[in-house]
Amino acid sequence: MVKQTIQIYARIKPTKRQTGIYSVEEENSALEIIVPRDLADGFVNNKRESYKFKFQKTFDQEAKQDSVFEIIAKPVAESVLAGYNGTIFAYGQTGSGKTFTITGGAERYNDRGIIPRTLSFIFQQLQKVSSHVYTTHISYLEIYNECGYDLLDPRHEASKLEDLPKVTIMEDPDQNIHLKNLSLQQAANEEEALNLLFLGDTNRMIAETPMNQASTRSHCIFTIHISSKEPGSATIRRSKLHLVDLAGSERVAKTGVGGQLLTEAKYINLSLHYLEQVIIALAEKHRSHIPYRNSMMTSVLRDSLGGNCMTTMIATISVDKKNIDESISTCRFAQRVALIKNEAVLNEEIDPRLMIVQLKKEIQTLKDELAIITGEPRTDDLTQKELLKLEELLKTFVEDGDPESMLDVGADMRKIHYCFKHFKQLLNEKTIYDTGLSSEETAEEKADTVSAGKEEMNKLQDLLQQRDNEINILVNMLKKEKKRAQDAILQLNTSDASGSRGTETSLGADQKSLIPSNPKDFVTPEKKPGFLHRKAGIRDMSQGRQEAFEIFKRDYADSVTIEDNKHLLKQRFSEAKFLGEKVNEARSKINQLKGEIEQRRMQRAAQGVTDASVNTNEPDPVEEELRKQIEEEKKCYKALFNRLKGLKTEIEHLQFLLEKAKMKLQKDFEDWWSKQTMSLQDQSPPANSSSVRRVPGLTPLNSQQRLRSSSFSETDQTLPTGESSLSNSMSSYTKSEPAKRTPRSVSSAIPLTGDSQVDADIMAFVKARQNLIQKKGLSN
Ligand SMILES: Nc1ncnc2c1ncn2[C@@H]1O[C@H](COP(=O)(O)OP(=O)(O)OP(=O)(O)O)[C@@H](O)[C@H]1O
Repeated sequence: MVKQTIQIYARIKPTKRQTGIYSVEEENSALEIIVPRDLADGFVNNKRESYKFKFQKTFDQEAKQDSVFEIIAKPVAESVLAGYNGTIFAYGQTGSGKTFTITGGAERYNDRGIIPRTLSFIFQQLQKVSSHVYTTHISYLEIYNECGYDLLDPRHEASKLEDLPKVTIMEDPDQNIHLKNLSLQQAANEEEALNLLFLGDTNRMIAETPMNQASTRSHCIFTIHISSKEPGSATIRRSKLHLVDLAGSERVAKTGVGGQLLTEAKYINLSLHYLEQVIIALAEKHRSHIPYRNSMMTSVLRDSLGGNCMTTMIATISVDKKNIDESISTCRFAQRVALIKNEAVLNEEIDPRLMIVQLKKEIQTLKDELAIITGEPRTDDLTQKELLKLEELLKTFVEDGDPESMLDVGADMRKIHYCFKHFKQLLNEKTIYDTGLSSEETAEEKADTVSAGKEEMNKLQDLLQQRDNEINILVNMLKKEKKRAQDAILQLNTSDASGSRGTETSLGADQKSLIPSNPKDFVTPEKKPGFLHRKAGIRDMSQGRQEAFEIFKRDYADSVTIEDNKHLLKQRFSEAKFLGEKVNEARSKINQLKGEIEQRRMQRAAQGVTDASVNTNEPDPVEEELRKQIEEEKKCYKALFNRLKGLKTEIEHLQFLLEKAKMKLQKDFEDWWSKQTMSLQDQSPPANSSSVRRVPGLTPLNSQQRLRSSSFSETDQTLPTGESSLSNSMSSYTKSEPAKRTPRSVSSAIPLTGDSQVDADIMAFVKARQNLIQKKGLSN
């Protein structure tokens, strides 16, 4: 932006007479007008004899047209070529040399005025510049009686001025002035432009009559419009240079005209009056309203006066004595004009048509480049073949169980959009989604998926807890049994000491429970839940037999191994749970990183479309970093996954071992139990043996009970502890075996005292009782 006050220059019209009314101070750029004594009375200011006015320069009478052009017009023309608006207007009374200065004299070539010289200069400059393309247009407006006429209208010659279409002022919302019916004639060179000047001047003269000199009564604005742009650029610079020849500024009263001429004079003076008002308003500070609209001339020159323009005024002065008052008036007007500040800006605008053409061209270039890279011509829509190929890719991606698998469709936004659309469809159609998900799980081993693993883990933990409970119950029972055994021994000893033998009724309730008629009928009425009852073959195990089983189990050689395995299994479950969580975390992290990469790619692709400086073919450091992170996470995921897999195998194996050991324990127990029963049967003493003590309170066994009965021998009072005894037992064990054997006397896991004499008595009593019962049963 260039801020500048309107530049004012004075030009003195040559005169042959010696006036002596003015002096020019070159140093101070001042013009002094001296009022002659004979004119001083009643004149402008009778108290003063001289008036000093400051100008940028005063061109005295001998000043030539070329120097006027060089100093006044050339700088303005240069600004216009640079893209700024410019105005040069001549103001002065009739015959003071306005037309001569602006257009020039008609007689000599050297008298050419500012317009032809400026045209010549501009076209010379345009020829020198090859970096820009310039277009030049000319318009020539005449304002006469507040009406605008196009001096370049070819109908001028054949029509009266009144019949010609009038140039009217239009204002857009941004308060820019547009002149309707004013033609803009293109001038490709100096000659064409000069022809237009000549045409306009000719048309102006046609309206003149001896009584009505149009040049005196009208304002003329010759405008050179220049537009320039760099080849390939959509930015256009538009500037214009108004070269204005105003009507004579003399006052009507002085002219002494009447009729039509008076009317014209009024109009002319009115418009100059409005021009003066505008200039006064602009010179005042804080004046918000400038009356541009009052006249056509001020409206047209709106930009030139206090607007976006570099404006220069030439005050033409006639120094004849009779014109001294008008000369002073002209100079005063110029002083006011000099106060007006203009702000000239570069008039650049984007040509939307050129912008569209440029963008279309760029799109085509990009399409061509893309076609070269992809080997396929780019169309607006994806082809059927491309769509099918994409769907195949998507299907493979969805069904691929590998969490590392990637969907790569390149940087084609149409394909990326289609993928999103397709995924949305898949999500909406839940069945398809579920199918896709399950197939993914199958490929990766269903059992290895974290959700399945968790479920399995929970089940196993429940089982473990259940078994722990069972163990606790059994331990408690064992303690109870031991206590009862001790109590029974105590009771037996007491009975012995009191001599009460052979009476069943003399035994207390506790003792009765210690001598079961059948292992099934063992003392405690409690039913035990859990492991023992779940296993086939021991569902019907009686409380007594259960207790025997507990004792057997306690001393069982493999029980330590079983316990160790249980403990290990528990540990492995905890580890598996921990690993499962870690695997889940790693998987989530990988998915999150994949999402970030996809997002990044989308962003880059979008940037590539909007920002030409972004090259999407170049590797993206952010994406590289994300890929590295994914690789790390994958390594971690793989390690965890493999560990979890190994752990699962180990857990399954441990479970199998436990199950197997328990089965073996049970079988060994059953075998041992029947072996003990058999042995007890074989060793039963004679019915009347004195060593047998009868246990009171026993009830006869029914046939079924007898079939299931078993016994303890003295030698087998302790439970088997060695592998060999177990394996021996195993070899003779069958589930139905007890039923095949000959029924014998019944006993149970009778706790013995450790005293051989007492124990022998106990056992003799039990066997004797059994014999009696058997005999009795048979006789019955
Ligand atoms: N500097 C000059 N050198 C030589 N002749 C001049 C000069 N200035 C004006 N003249 C002559 O003076 C006469 C009147 O000049 P001009 O027509 O330019 O006045 P004007 O101000 O344009 O008058 P109008 O207002 O009537 O148009 C013309 O014949 C012109 O050639």
